[in-house]
Amino acid sequence: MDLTTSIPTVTGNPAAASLVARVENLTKSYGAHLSRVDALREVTLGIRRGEFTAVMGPSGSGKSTLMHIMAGLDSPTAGRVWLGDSEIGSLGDDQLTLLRRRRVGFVFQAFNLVPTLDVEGNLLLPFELDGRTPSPQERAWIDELETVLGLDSRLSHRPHELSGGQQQRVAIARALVTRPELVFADEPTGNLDSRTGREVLQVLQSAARGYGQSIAMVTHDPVAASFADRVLFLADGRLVDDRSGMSAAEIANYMLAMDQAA
Ligand SMILES: Nc1ncnc2c1ncn2[C@@H]1O[C@H](COP(=O)(O)OP(=O)(O)OP(=O)(O)O)[C@@H](O)[C@H]1O
Repeated sequence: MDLTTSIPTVTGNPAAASLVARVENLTKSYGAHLSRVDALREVTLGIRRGEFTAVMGPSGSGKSTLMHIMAGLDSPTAGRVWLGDSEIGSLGDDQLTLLRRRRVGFVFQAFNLVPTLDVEGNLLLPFELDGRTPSPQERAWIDELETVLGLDSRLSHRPHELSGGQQQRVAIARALVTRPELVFADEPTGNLDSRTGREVLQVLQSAARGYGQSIAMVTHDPVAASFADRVLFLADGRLVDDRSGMSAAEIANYMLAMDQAA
């Protein structure tokens, strides 16, 4: 298996227009001198608009670091990062806050719902944080998400009154309410049993296929990654492969080969 497939650079490439986010020669190091850790080494890649992309790799390969930098939560040591046409490195703190609030959505393993708010309150939170109420079109979209995600009968319930799968569906709906350019999902099924996890992955897959929602998901789980249109493999801080249409078994075998090559 060739783990060193070269990845085409997106610089000056018309295909860059179809990318919702991209990084070029992205390097991230923590610490200095003997304690220095190179979490990412000259990574160049793009996340395609309207696709569900999984980012996989062994523990410590740099998946979370990549996601945090792409989402504007952390800064690169070197290299460039774009969300759409905006180069993140050129934004000030206030602009970065607005970018995170308006242009990206987040789904975490731990759901991260506000425990004192009911489902409806959690779904309206992104608007509240932005200091506004939803427009009629946005209200219609929230209603649609509530229906599609089966939350209609749970709107006045608080998170602790919901199952794990329901809580994650609320978190997904909350990530989608502002129609962000890109949703980042970090091990979104990590706290769920496998059946519930599959339901949640189907929701993410439908958001990409049905609504053209761009999604980037970090996962260890080959079954989770098999729901994605495309899988990016990281190893030791580098992008080592970029595949589409892989089955869970193929992904599991690939990960095994990576472990053996390490
Ligand atoms: N704040 C930090 N300070 C120092 N080292 C860090 C920090 N964050 C990450 N690292 C190191 O960077 C490397 C990549 O970490 P990262 O969390 O991105 O990997 P990962 O692929 O997401 O791992 P996992 O699958 O275990 O979550 C690891 O060696 C990690 O120890």
